Amino acid sequence: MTKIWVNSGDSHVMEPDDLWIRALPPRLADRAPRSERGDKYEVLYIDGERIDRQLNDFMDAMRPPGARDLDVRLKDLDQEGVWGQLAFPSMGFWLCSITERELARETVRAWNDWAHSEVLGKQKRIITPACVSTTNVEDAVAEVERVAEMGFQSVFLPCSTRPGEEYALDLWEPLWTAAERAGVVLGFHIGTGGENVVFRGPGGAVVNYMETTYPGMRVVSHMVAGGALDRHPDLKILIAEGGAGWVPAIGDRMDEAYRQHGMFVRPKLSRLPSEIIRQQVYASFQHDKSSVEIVEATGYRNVMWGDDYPHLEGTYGHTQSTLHELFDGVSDEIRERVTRGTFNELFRLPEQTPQE
Ligand SMILES: CC(C)(COP(=O)(O)O)[C@@H](O)C(=O)NCCC(=O)NCCSC(=O)[C@]1(C)CCC[C@@]2(C)[C@@H]3[C@@H]4C[C@@H]5C[C@]3(C[C@]5(C)O4)[C@H](O)C[C@@H]21
Ligand SMILES: [Mn+2]
Repeated sequence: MTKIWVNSGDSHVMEPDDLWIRALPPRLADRAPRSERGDKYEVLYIDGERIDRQLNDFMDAMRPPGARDLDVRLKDLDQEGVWGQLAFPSMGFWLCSITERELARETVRAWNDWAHSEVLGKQKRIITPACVSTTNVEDAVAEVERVAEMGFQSVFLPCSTRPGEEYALDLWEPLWTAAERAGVVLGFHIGTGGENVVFRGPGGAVVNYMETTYPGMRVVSHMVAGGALDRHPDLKILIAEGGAGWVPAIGDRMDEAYRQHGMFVRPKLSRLPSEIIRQQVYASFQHDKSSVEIVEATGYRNVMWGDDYPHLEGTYGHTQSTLHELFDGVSDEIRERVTRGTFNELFRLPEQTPQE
C-alpha cells in the first residue's frame, strides 16, 4: 500500500501537569486548570470550579507513545505518514472557562510561552495555535499581537460562548481586526466553551458527540451573518474536528435565509453567505467520507484532513488505512488539496524532506 503523506489540521498537544505551576505565582497557579484522577473519573478543576469529568478509561484511551514526548511523537508521525500538524491545546481548552480577567490573561500567556519554547522552539513540523483570553477582548487583542510577533500562525477560540457574548456581536470586533491584521487563522475547535455532555440516556455517546458538532456550525452562521468575515475579507476561520460535509449545506441554507428573509437581514453583506464561506471558512475531519465527496460535488474546497492525534477520535494506528479508504479512487487533485493543499494554504511549514 503506497504511503499517503498528509498534513493534519487538527491534532493536540498534551501539556505537562505543572505547566502553570512552573510559570505562575501560587496565587494564580492554584486556580489554573488541573486534572485529578478519581477512582473512576478524571475530574477537572478550574479556578476552584469542578468543571468536567471524563471516564478514566476514556482518558487512558488517548495514549499513543508520543503523546507526551515530542521526539517520540515525531516518530509516530513518520510511522503514520503525517508530515506536519496544527496541534490544538488539551488542558488549554479549559482556559476559555475562566472569567476572572487577570487569571485568564496570565494563564493563556503562560500557555503560549510554553508552546513557543517547548513545541515551536524544539522542532518545525508541529505548530500550535496560541490561546487568548475570552473574557477580555482588550487582553485578547494584546495577546494576538504578541503571539503573532512570536511566530504563531493561528489562535484557538472556543466554539461555544457565554450567553451575551455570541460571536456576531460587536464586542469581538477589535479581535477580528487584530487577527486579520496579524494574519492569524482563527481555529475554533469543537467541544469547547460549553458542556460536552448535554443528554443522558439511550444513544448518549453518539447524541453528545453530535451535540458538540452543532456549535461549530453556529460559529459559521455568526461569523458570516453577523458580518465579521465580510468586514474582514482576509480573516480565515477553521472549524476543527467537526467534519466538513455540512459546510456547503449551511452555505445554501444561509443564502436562502439571506434572500427569502431579505427584508429582515441586517447587516447587509457585500457577498452572499455561501461566497464568504467558500472564501474564508475552513473545516477539518478525520474519517468522514462525505467531507471528501463534497469537494467534487459542491466545489467547496476548504476541506482539511486531521488526525486528532493523540485523541481517541483520531486515526493513530490506522491513519494509512483511513486515508486509503478516503482517497483511493479520488482524483489526485482533490486528494492533494484535502491532505496537504488546504493546510499549506493556511500555514507555513518547512518543505517536506523525502520520506520513505
Ligand atoms: C457521553 C456519555 C457521558 C453518555 O453516557 P450515557 O450513555 O448517558 O451513560 C458517555 O458516552 C461518555 O462518557 N462518553 C465519553 C466521551 C465524551 O465525553 N463525549 C462527550 C461528547 S464528545 C466530546 O465532547 C468531544 C468533542 C469528543 C470526544 C473527546 C472530547 C470529550 C475531548 C477530550 C476530553 C476533553 C474534552 C475534549 C477535549 C479534551 C481535552 O479531550 C473536547 O472538549 C470535547 C471532545
Ligand atoms: Mn481535535
